[in-house]
Amino acid sequence: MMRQPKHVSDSKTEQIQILMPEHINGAGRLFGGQLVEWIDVVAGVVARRHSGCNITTAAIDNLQFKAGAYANDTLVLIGRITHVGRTSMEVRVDTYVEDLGGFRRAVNRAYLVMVALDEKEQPTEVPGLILETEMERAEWASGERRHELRKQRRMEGY
Ligand SMILES: CCCCCCCCCCCCCCCC(=O)SCCNC(=O)CCNC(=O)[C@H](O)C(C)(C)COP(=O)(O)OP(=O)(O)OC[C@H]1O[C@@H](n2cnc3c(N)ncnc32)[C@H](O)[C@@H]1OP(=O)(O)O
Repeated sequence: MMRQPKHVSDSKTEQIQILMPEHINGAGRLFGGQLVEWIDVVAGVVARRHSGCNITTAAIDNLQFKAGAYANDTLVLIGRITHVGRTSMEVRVDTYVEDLGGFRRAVNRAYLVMVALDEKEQPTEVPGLILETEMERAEWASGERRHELRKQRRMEGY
């Protein structure tokens, strides 16, 4: 059954963390594994909101640590859906450190592929995506290329 398409804004998700001592690694910076866990949760919520289904992470396609974050920083994670296939959704998660003046410094960008699952845990069709802005259309076009590239890589056993 064809499902009603949704807007990018319908599933946009924001998570805030204040960095505590338990999030910091031996070098005094935010532990990357902790950040990946938060990123995965944000992407999971975006995918659940878009699909209305349980989801699983199929791939973390790209993960770039751009700058460090430190104890007591305010961390802002923003997840947006960028592309949908038949059963998969690509989610981009941007992470920033927000200073006391509200300025946000980018510390990480990640793209994840989430797959919607039916009650038998099998991949199931997801709603289409309504693109409204130039940025959303540009992300979709690059997402389309990445989707094809991933398929190609899987066929090659990469
Ligand atoms: C103090 C703190 C300490 C912290 C310490 C560190 C912690 C650091 C935490 C890190 C956190 C990490 C993130 C964990 C994330 C989970 O924990 S989620 C649980 C783990 N993930 C799983 O179990 C998924 C396992 N995989 C599967 O179940 C199946 O491969 C899948 C994903 C359901 C796909 O099933 P399939 O039979 O391949 O189905 P198929 O119809 O061929 O493909 C379905 C769709 O998936 C896409 N797809 C399939 N495989 C792939 C792939 N490899 N790539 C991209 N797309 C794919 C296909 O293109 C297709 O898309 P559409 O063309 O339909 O749009």
